[in-house]
Amino acid sequence: MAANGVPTPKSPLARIVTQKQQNGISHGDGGKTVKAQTIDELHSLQKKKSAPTTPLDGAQGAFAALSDDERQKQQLKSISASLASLTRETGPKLVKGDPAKAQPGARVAHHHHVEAPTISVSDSSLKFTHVLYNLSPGELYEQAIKYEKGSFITSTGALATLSGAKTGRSPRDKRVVCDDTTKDELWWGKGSPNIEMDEQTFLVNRERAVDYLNSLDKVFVNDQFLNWDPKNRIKVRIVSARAYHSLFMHNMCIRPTPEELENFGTPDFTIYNAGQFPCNRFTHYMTSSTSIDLNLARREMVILGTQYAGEMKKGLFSVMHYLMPKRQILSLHSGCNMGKDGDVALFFGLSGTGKTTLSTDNNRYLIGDDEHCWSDAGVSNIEGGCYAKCIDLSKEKEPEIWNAIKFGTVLENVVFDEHDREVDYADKSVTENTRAAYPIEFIPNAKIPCVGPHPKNVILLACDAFGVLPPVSKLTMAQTMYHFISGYTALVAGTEDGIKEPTATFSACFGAAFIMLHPTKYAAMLAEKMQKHGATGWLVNTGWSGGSYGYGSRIKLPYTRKIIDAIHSGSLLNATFEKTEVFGLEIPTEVEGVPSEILRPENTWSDKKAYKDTLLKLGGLFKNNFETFTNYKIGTDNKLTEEILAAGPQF
Ligand SMILES: Nc1ncnc2c1ncn2[C@@H]1O[C@H](COP(=O)(O)OP(=O)(O)O)[C@@H](O)[C@H]1O
Ligand SMILES: C=C(OP(=O)(O)O)C(=O)O
Ligand SMILES: [Ca+2]
Ligand SMILES: [Mn+2]
Repeated sequence: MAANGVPTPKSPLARIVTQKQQNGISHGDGGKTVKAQTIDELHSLQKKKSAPTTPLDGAQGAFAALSDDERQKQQLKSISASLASLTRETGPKLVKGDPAKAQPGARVAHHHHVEAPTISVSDSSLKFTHVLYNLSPGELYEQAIKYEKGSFITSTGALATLSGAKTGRSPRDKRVVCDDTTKDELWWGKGSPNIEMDEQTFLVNRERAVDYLNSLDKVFVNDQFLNWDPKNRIKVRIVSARAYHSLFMHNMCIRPTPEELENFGTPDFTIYNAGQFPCNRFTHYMTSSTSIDLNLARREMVILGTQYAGEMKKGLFSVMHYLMPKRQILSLHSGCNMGKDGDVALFFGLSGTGKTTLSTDNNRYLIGDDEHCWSDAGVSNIEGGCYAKCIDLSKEKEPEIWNAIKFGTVLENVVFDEHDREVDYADKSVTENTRAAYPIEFIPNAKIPCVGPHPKNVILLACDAFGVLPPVSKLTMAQTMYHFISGYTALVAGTEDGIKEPTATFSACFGAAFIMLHPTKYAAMLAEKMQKHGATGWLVNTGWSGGSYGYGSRIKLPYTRKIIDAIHSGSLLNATFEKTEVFGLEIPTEVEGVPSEILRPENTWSDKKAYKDTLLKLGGLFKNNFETFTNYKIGTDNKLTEEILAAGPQF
């Protein structure tokens, strides 16, 4: 042994001196050697045990006052119960940790595993499933890169992934269990996103998903929260087969502290994401190989046949659209931010209209980009992360989002250089719907916790590819309700093969795909809250100006930002307004930093007749769409209902 405790080889090689020591500065390692005798020992030095969490005082939670070992066992029991087969009445045998790291033969002797009672013996009851429980981003990166094709680290450190055949949501494949309760409670039929399935069929799909997951060597389990309002927090468990899905939900849901995780107990809602595995078309109600099934009574969701991760985020949003209104809390498909003086703004809008882009504003605190609750206490974000569109993303126009694409961020379906891994955000080879999912704290001025006081401004965003809606208009309460229920936007589907007609989309409450109750229920709550708290409604067109798609161009983002600034500051309230024909919208004659001529759309059209025709055409589309709602009353206020009906286009 040498003096430093490192064993000396029998015939030591002379140390190679590469450089003379100069000025007393050593360029070698100074003779210091590691405290390991073997490579394995050296490797074991690299990772130290995660710091134990602080002991909890008394009966705080389900698992408080338990030993570490007991707590681990309880956790696995709870997960095994989640994954239980309903036909065999057993949960799988589980063991914690990566199967690749398990010592051969050490499985059964492993500390933290649960044996399930073997009621019916089949091969599945003989095997262990490894649980990768709330892994960190680093651990999930390693899992993704080792085991999931299409996973790469980009030049800025994000995890590039592929979502497979589906690169967007599949609303037509969503099913909701219709039982004695939901039959009366939910919105069914024309215009509703809720397509019924029965309990039995749900169980068939659930069994299919659970059997698939249990057949794997390992599954990922995320235990997390929804809703930053502590009184209305929901515990969710996501069981999935891919590190991509686990990291996506790690970023998008609220991340528990180690203490909160120890006391997690039983989840309020569970997702079984078996997206790699299709549903069976011979199953009743299945019209494709994709199925997203929601069972509110069982508090479960099953995903088969799609790996698009946004399905989980928006599936949970649907659940919140059911649970929150029961507590007199309004759930909102909106972005939300807050000024230095505590003035809160909501940004409603369909996909691609600017919720994420405009709520991310370096002059304001970001509360959230997509899903919120408005309770008697104010607003709260449902999520712990943002999900930004990346197509044509530029550092100059959207620096905060650009900079959020770093280590930890999931980048879906983008194209990058095979060598230097620079992402080409203009490339639509995989899809136009490229996305980045990052924890909200990746935005420098995020407000943590993500809650705020009652909103002062309610901004309805529409991307009007017809180019006839004004860039900004001030709305009366009745107009706000009319446009909220209408939920209009018009995007252009194929952007490349020549000029295409814009198609109008009407989606009630700017999120018909996610609402569970009749739209008028949410509208009545919004009216009541806006009236009570004195909020002002605005309609902002982030779409075309100077003509429809193909003739005009999209309103420049810096102009839209100036308009939004004027709404936030209150200065726009003091503008001079003029009323437009057909839609009867109040438009300001001036907005600081915006050329006045663009504020009145007809000024920007060279063909005035084409403008008028297009305006009337859009008015007609609004009228047709609203017919479904004319027989409904908004809240208890008959007067408001009549006003709303009169607040639409008149011609
Ligand atoms: N004037 C504008 N206002 C808002 N967004 C714009 C504008 N012009 C172009 N865009 C682009 O439109 C997209 C809006 O998408 P996003 O904010 O993600 O919508 P949402 O969150 O509502 O789905 C972004 O890619 C943004 O860069
Ligand atoms: C993820 C979505 O949200 P948005 O496009 O509104 O950002 C979606 O609608 O699938
Ligand atoms: Ca968004
Ligand atoms: Mn959204």
